[in-house]
Amino acid sequence: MTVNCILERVTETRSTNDDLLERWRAGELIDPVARIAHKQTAGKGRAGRKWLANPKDSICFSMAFPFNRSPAELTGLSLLVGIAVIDGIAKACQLDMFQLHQSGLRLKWPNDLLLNGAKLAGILIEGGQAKPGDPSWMIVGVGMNLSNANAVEQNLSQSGLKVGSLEQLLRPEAYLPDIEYLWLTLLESFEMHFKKFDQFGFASFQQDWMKWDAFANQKVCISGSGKETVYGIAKGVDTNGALLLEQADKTIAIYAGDVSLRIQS
Ligand SMILES: O=C(O)CCCC[C@@H]1SC[C@@H]2NC(=O)N[C@@H]21
Repeated sequence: MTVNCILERVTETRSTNDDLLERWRAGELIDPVARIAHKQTAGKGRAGRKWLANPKDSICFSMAFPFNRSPAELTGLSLLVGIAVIDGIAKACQLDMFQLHQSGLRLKWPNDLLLNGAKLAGILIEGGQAKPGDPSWMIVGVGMNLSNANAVEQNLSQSGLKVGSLEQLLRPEAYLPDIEYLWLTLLESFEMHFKKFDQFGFASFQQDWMKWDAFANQKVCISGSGKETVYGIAKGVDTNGALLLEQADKTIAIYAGDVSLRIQS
């Protein structure tokens, strides 16, 4: 396994994303860094939510990576991270993509990993470009449930999803990998995918993402941040990672932001 970024392991911190964000804002980031915390005391989720995680049963880490693209060209990044997490899980757990797909692993646009509809992992991406011409430093944070034993149920009440875990995914044949090995394998996958994404953009991952689409051809609604709720049939994503929503007379593209996607009831 080859991981090139700087590795930081801490026992406790408020949020691994905030730690790296502060350094980016202070202009202190020079090389890619990955930071893992045994415990986060103020872990953050998307849309201002908290990310509560039991240290025994979850893995929480962030990676800061400089992209040579402007933030506007990084719209598909959260989707790409989902693909990279699946690839990392496959390698760390020695499962192939077919087995993972059969087990019910899916991606929920724009950035959740679901296991038969329950949330296995969440992704929070922050950062940006200090000034035009600079690299875009993106802080990619991942929280993954390893086991359901002491799962923190508050996360599910906030997101409306049940808690899923890696242990459930692997049961009954396989065992959970060692956390350090899992982390390094995920980082190796991130580095590989980030480099390819930086070079070719999301278009080269579009078809791959669609294979894991949790809501393909289902009636969904999108709501969030004061915007009007929109309804339609989910038709995958475009080459920028925008969700395509088929409506009566047209297909619209929805860009990720503080929006939430739900099955229409
Ligand atoms: O599902 C979500 O809303 C995203 C959750 C992201 C949680 C991770 S845990 C590591 C990193 N540090 C944080 O404060 N949040 C992310």
